[in-house]
Amino acid sequence: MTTPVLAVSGVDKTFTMHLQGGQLLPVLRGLSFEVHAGECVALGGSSGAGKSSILKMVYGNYAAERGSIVLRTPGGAVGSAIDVAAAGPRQVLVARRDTMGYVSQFLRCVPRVGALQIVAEPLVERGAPPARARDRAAELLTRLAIPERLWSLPPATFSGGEQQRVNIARGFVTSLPLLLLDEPTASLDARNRDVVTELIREKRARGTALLGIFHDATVREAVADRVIEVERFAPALGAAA
Ligand SMILES: Nc1ncnc2c1ncn2[C@@H]1O[C@H](COP(=O)(O)OP(=O)(O)OP(=O)(O)O)[C@@H](O)[C@H]1O
Repeated sequence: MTTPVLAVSGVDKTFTMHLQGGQLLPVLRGLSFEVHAGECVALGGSSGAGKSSILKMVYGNYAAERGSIVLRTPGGAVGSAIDVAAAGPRQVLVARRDTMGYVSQFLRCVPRVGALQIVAEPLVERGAPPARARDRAAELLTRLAIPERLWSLPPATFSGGEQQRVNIARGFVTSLPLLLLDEPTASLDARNRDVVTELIREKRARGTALLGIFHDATVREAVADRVIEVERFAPALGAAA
């Protein structure tokens, strides 16, 4: 068996509700799973089970209170593994630059920057020639049916679906070993949903490890190799190791 790109082991997560007198909300106990190169794993389970929290912990936005979240660059040199659960902010930023991308549900970007530049930016930041980065961005925006007349405009005034497609293009423009997807097709029409399904399959075929939340059952069945039922790690079931 190959070494996983992502190995989550024995992770617990409890939120502290500071506005409710420090009340504790345990969400996950003993969360453990792996994602390998060229595999797409879906996080399943009911609303509030902790799916988004898992993506945010892997991306380093939320802290894990226990356990490890090890990321490895396939084929990388010895020492290319990082435990996000124990890493400092700088190491997390390096891991985001070199190892993992994240398509969040909503586009967050610098105001007054045009859509094409927003999509090309992650490539330019990683040293790609700007002209090549713009070509690649244009290719993705075309596939995702963003009309060329919008490319120079900031997406703040775009429709919800257009913003989501710019967000997807920005997340898919790089070729990082791990890609995290938080409901990438939530506000898309059927045609664009099919394009995103294709983009996910292409990434998988090129060896990217994907971990995502797909509420749309058709999309999930089309892209996911397996589903992790997050409720298995609910505190009440005592799944802790
Ligand atoms: N920052 C936070 N502070 C406090 N509680 C939080 C925070 N983030 C999530 N929670 C709580 O943790 C639980 C899991 O939330 P999460 O968003 O991970 O669930 P989910 O499975 O992604 O749900 P959905 O399918 O509805 O998006 C919820 O009860 C939520 O209220």
